[in-house]
Amino acid sequence: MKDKSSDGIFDWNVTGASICYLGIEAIGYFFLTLGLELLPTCKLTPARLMEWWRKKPFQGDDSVLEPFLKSSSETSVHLDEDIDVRTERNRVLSGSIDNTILFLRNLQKVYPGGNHHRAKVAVDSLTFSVQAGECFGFLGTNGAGKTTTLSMLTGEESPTEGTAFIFGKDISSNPKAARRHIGYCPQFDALLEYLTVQEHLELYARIKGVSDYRMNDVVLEKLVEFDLLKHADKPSYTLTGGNKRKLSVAIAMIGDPPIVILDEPSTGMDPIAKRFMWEVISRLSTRQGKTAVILTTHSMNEAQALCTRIGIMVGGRLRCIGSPQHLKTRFGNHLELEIKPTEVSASDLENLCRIIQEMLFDIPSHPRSLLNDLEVCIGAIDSITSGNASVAEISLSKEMIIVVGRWLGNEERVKTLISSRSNSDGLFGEQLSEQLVREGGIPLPIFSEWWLAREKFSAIDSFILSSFPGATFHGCNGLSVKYQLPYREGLSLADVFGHLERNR
Ligand SMILES: Nc1ncnc2c1ncn2[C@@H]1O[C@H](COP(=O)(O)OP(=O)(O)OP(=O)(O)O)[C@@H](O)[C@H]1O
Repeated sequence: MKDKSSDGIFDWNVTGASICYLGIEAIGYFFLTLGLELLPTCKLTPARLMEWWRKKPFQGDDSVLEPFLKSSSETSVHLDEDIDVRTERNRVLSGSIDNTILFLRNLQKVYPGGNHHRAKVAVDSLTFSVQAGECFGFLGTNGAGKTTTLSMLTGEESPTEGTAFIFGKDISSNPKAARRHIGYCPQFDALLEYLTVQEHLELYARIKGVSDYRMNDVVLEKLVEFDLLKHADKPSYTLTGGNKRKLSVAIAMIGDPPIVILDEPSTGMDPIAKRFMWEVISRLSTRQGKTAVILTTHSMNEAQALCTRIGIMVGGRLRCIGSPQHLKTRFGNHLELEIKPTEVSASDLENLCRIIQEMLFDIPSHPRSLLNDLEVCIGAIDSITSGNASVAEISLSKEMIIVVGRWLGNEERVKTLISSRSNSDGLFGEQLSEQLVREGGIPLPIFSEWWLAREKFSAIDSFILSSFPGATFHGCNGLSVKYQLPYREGLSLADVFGHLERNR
């Protein structure tokens, strides 16, 4: 264009118009970004804009330092609300919350419905408080609303109704100030693949405002505390699931925030790593008393090990709240008894193998079909007649198992092995059934071990059922067996121990 016309480079029809357009756009987008950052993250409606204008979040924190508490009569209370939940609600709403660093006031979240689904009340009128040094555990099934509650506390989601206060800062009107006190470990590790463990900690320490001269100490302290020192220089994508989880929790705790929110912190960890993590969390909250921890879990064991108070959520509502002991005393209607018998002894096993072997070689008493089976199993008729086949070589077919069961006086027991129905006795019966179908036989020592284990467990079963009427079998994992004993008058824990001890 320059070659063919007399226009200058910055003339309107050369680059002038484009430069002006970009200039206006830059200013426009700057204010749009600013607006989106300051306005509530929920859908903008004229009513919400008006509400936001009234609250004016940019005016500073003073307007929200003293939260206004609704009177309890204004709140939506469910008629079937549990007494402890109601007491907690009334306590929080009446303002008797000394030493409380976080409280929720009728917090509610409704996800709007779409064309194909109805609106979903994920969290319904949640009211409770958490004190410094407390570890509060949320328990509940999938979809109970735990993660949504935490997301509202961390500002990821905005509440539909109600609000929560963190150090007196309202999470709805002043989410940034409220968030400043929180360390958060989300349910799914939010890590950057190519950053190393150390770089993650440094990055988050900087975001949280740790000063340069303390940076190395703070990062090193977390690496040591979470046993991540040997992985410090590994990029996060190479870490195991358990170590990723450790790093996520370490990130949440960096900068020593007074409130730490952990969404299922120990998911995917092996038992040792889990214990280790529990140790770190409890040291932080209950032992040092500095930090309030809020965690969600599916494990009652974890909640019991860590939490000073537990809230159980169902369908978005808090159904009970209290210390683990309080909940057990109020709602426990049974005792759980787990019995672990001694292992099958080598001498018993050897004896049984020998007895079965002798029975098998008692040739005259066998029908012809069984002899054929024996021949196939052991390989040579000579060894059958001489009776000196090694025990390990003998493999029992279906028919032989039935005969052996009859000899040993319990044909019913072996039927569970040979029936095609799935066998879930927990004593590796399922594997044996499969092996029987797959290979046509089970080695004698393995069958004998199963038989003796079943014998032990049957003896325990009849002892428990006759000693504690109303007891129910609650599963067997191959090493131990569980029963539920009815919790009633006249059957205290001491009675159960006494009875077991006398019959040990
Ligand atoms: N963005 C969303 N839009 C619509 N519904 C949602 C959304 N997020 C969650 N829900 C619904 O809200 C309910 C509560 O979900 P939430 O994730 O809080 O449960 P949870 O107790 O944390 O479950 P989990 O133990 O599986 O993590 C569920 O029924 C879920 O389907």
